Order: sequence, then structure tokens, then C-alpha cells
Amino acid sequence: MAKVYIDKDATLDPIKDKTIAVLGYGSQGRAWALNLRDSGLKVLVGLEREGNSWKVAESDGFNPMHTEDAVKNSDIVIFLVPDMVQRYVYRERVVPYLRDGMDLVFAHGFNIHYKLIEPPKTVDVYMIAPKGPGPIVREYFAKGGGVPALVAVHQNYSGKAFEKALAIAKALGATRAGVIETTFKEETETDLFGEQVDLVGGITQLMRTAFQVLVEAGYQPEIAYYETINEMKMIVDLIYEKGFTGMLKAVSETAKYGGFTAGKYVINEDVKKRMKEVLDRIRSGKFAEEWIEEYNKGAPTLVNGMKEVENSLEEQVGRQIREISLRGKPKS
Ligand SMILES: NC(=O)C1=CN([C@@H]2O[C@H](COP(=O)(O)OP(=O)(O)OC[C@H]3O[C@@H](n4cnc5c(N)ncnc54)[C@H](O)[C@@H]3O)[C@@H](O)[C@H]2O)C=CC1
Ligand SMILES: CC(=O)[C@](C)(O)C(=O)O
Ligand SMILES: [Mg+2]
Ligand SMILES: [Mg+2]
Repeated sequence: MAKVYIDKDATLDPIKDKTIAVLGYGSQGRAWALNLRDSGLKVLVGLEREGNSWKVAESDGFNPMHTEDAVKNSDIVIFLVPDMVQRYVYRERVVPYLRDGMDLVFAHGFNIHYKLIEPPKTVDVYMIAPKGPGPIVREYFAKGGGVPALVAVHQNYSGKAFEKALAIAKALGATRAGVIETTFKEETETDLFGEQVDLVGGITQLMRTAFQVLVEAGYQPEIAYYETINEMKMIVDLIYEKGFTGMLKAVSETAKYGGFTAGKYVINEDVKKRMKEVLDRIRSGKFAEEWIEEYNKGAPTLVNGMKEVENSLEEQVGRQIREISLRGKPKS
């Protein structure tokens, strides 16, 4: 088993006198800025424009400033702008003000692993990668918990990079759960693979396809939504809390038999083979290359994908069903 670092294994000491610049105030940026501030650390929020993120940061009690001002006035720079934007922010707003002994920190290894950012040897480069969406990182922390994270060191100029990574993980709340060490390569490749075939790509397509099959066969969309999409949360919650065995024990014998047989028929060896192709594409750098090219064209696949999902029948039905479901959800 990998070593799991918990609260008592980490101390804020290596960073408690440092000023931390959080660049970006989106999904992760907001969570990190708030959690680190609540942990007693000195946090500056650096943003490119006085837009929406700027207003949100202000309403959370920060005094957001332009990126270069945050960089000039900090010791630790955390990149929480989108992956495709990080190298521009690095080149234009960080490099001109980078001082020896500063820290460059990431929440995902993409830019370092694929060499889009190549920092000088005289800085520490490390990562704290929360294994959950930003709003959950904030919500769990505020309720006294934390989302697990991975930490990795790419460059250890100070000799203290790992201790600082653990300190930030602690301030984020991650050591309240547990933190495991990884490398930039391992985190990047597994994270991309997980979100593509499983968490974001796979699960969404699985649910939507099952929904469509039922609707096309003439069943009411509301019934199809309950069955193929809405109930997924309860099944996943059971897996999250009690493992596959716990989930299987909670469903009927009929579901177990049907699940064991049809599950392997649908998600078959051919699907596994294609998952391996997806992994190969990530490992070879082809996916990164393609995503950069797509982004530079204005990300049409993203724009169209969002539109297609938003306008889909399942999403329209979902708005109504979610209202019903959320009404019944216990308030915690
Ligand atoms: N979303 C998540 O839950 C997770 C994200 N990460 C990583 O965290 C990092 C940040 O990702 P998110 O929080 O999803 O970012 P995001 O998409 O929520 O946006 C972050 C911020 O960047 C700003 N921004 C957007 N476009 C910009 C541009 N062209 N120039 C300058 N600023 C711009 C936005 O205004 C916002 O303040 C990425 O490295 C990502 O891989 C890691 C784990 C989970
Ligand atoms: C939330 C998360 O961990 C993801 C899916 O990897 C991401 O948002 O990049
Ligand atoms: Mg992830
Ligand atoms: Mg990711």
C-alpha cells in the first residue's frame, strides 16, 4: 500500500510566512483561495481581467489584483487557470517577475508533463491534485472534512518542496482525508484517462445512451431519466461508501444476476481494447497535441458539445426530475 499522509504528518510551518498567489478564481481557484485563507495563510488572488471571477472573488472578501501584481508580491504561485491558458499566463505574467527560490504549484500535471511550461532550475515545482471537483473541495472543507489529493514534486530547488506540498494539501483540507505521493507523469496520465473513459466521458455516454435506448423504444422520458440517470447517484454513493460488494448487497438478486450478465456483454473486451487505445493516445502525447490544436481553433468541439448536451431531451427532462429528486434529498 502507498503511504497515506494525514493531518499529523503535515505542518503548515514551511509556508506559514509565505505569500501565496492563487491565479484564477474558477472551480479550483475559489476553493483553494478560500480554504488556504481559512487555514490562516496569506492569499492573494491574481486575475487577468476584471470580469466575473473578479466580482466573485470580491464578494468572497478578497481584493483581486492583476496577475502580474499577485506574482510580484508572492513567494508561491499556484496555477488555477485552465490548462490551455497556463503557458501564456506563465510566459507573459510570471516569467518576467520570477525570482530564484519561488514556488510554482499546479493542481494537474498537464503543462509540466507535456513540457508546455519549462521552469528554470532555480524554483521549486510541485503539485497538489485534488481528486474531486472544486466546489466539493470547498464544501467538504467548510463542513470540517476534505477531498483527498495527490502530491508530486517535479523540481526540488529548496530541498523542501515535498514538505511545502504537504503543507498546502493540509491547508486545503486534503490531509483530513488522506494524501498519496505520485509523479507528474502518473497524475497527468491517470487523470486524463479517468476523465475521458470513465468519470466524464464514459459515464455520461453510458447514461445518455441507456436513456436514448429506452426513449426510442417508446418509454416515457421521465421514467427513462429516473432509471438511467437519476438513480446513478444512489448506486455510486453506495459504491463510494461501501464498495462494489456493499452496493451489490443493497440491490436485488435479480439486479445482481442481470447486472453480472448484461454488464459484461455491453462493456465487453472490445470496449476494454478501446480504453487501452485511449490510454496509448494520452501516453504518446497525441491527445495533448490534439487538445492544444483544438483550443487554438477556438475549441469548437467544446462549444458544440456543450450546446448538444444542453439541448438534449435528457437534459430538458432532467431539469424537471432534478427538482423532484432534490426536494426529497435530506438537508444536511
Ligand atoms: N475543475 C476541477 O475540479 C479540477 C481542476 N483541476 C485543475 O485545476 C486547474 C484549474 O482548472 P479549473 O478550476 O477547472 O479552471 P476554470 O475553468 O474553472 O477556470 C479558472 C479561472 O481561469 C480564468 N480564465 C479562464 N480563461 C482564461 C484566460 N483565457 N486567461 C486567463 N484566465 C482565464 C477564469 O476566469 C477562472 O477564474 C487546471 O489545471 C485543472 O486541470 C484539477 C482537479 C479538478
Ligand atoms: C474534477 C477532476 O478531477 C477532473 C475531472 O479531472 C477535472 O476536472 O479535470
Ligand atoms: Mg481529476
Ligand atoms: Mg482532470
